[in-house]
Amino acid sequence: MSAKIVLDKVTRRFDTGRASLDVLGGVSLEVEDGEFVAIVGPSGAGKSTLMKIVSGFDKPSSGAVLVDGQPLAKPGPKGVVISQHGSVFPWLTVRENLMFGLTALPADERARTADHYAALVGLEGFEHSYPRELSGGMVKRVEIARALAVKPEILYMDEPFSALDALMNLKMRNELLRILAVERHTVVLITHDVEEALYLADRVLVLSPRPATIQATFEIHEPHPRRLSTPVLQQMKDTILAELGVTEEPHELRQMA
Ligand SMILES: Nc1ncnc2c1ncn2[C@@H]1O[C@H](COP(=O)(O)OP(=O)(O)OP(=O)(O)O)[C@@H](O)[C@H]1O
Repeated sequence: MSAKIVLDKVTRRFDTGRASLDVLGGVSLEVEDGEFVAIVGPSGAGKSTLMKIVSGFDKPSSGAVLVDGQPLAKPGPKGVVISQHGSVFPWLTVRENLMFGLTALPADERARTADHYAALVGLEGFEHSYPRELSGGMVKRVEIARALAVKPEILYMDEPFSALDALMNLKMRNELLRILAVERHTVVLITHDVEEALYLADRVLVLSPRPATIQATFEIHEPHPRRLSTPVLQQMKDTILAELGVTEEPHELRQMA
C-alpha cells in the first residue's frame, strides 16, 4: 500500500524583489496511514514553510505533494491544521465553536457531536462557556476538539503547544496521546522542541539548515507513556541535538535519510 502523504523532492524559493531565498532544498518523505511523524529543525530552517506546503496552503516551487496518491493542490477536506496561534472564535461558546465546521449535519447531531468532542478533551460542563472564561490550556483543548470533530484523516500540528506555559505544554502532550489512542489519525507535527518530538512521535525527521532537506531519521519504538529519561530516548535526544548543531558529534544511532 502506498503512503498516506508523499513529498517528492519538494523545493520552495521565495523571490523578494532583487533577492531570492532557497528555503526548501528538496524535501522527500513518506508518512504512513496512522503514523505520527515529527519534523524538527533549527529556527528559520523552513519548518513553517514546509507545514504550509504539506497541508496545501502553499505550493512547492518544484516537486510534488501527494495525499492518498493524489496531488494536493489546495487545503483538502482530509486534513486540519492546529497551530500555535490558535483559531477559536472568541464570540462563540465552546459548543458553538465545535459545531462550526459541522454544517453538513442536522442541528441536533451537530450539538451531540460537539458535546462528544468537548467531553473527549475534558471540557464537559464548559459547553456554554466563552473562550475568555477558559484557561489557555482549555482554549487549546477547544481547538483540538474542533479539529477532531470534523473527523480529519490528517492532523497537521505546527508548534501546537508552544504558546502554553511549560506545565500546560506537558499536560497537553499527554492529552493528545490519550485522544490519539481513542481516535487514531495520521499526524504531522512540526516543532523546534526535540523532547516534544521524542515524547509523541513514531518517527522524528531532522531538517538541515536552509535550504532544508531531511538530514536524519529516527524511528522510535518505545511504548507510551514514554519516559524521556530512558537511555534510548536520552541517547536519541543527544544525537538529534548534535544533528542540529547544538551539541557535539552525532552518535551512531543516526541513520541517514
Ligand atoms: N512568504 C515569504 N516570503 C519571503 N520569505 C519568506 C516567506 N515565508 C518565509 N520566508 C523566509 O523563509 C525562511 C524560513 O521561514 P520559516 O517560517 O519557514 O522558518 P521556521 O523554521 O518555521 O522558523 P522559526 O522556527 O523561527 O519559526 C525565513 O528566512 C523566512 O524569512
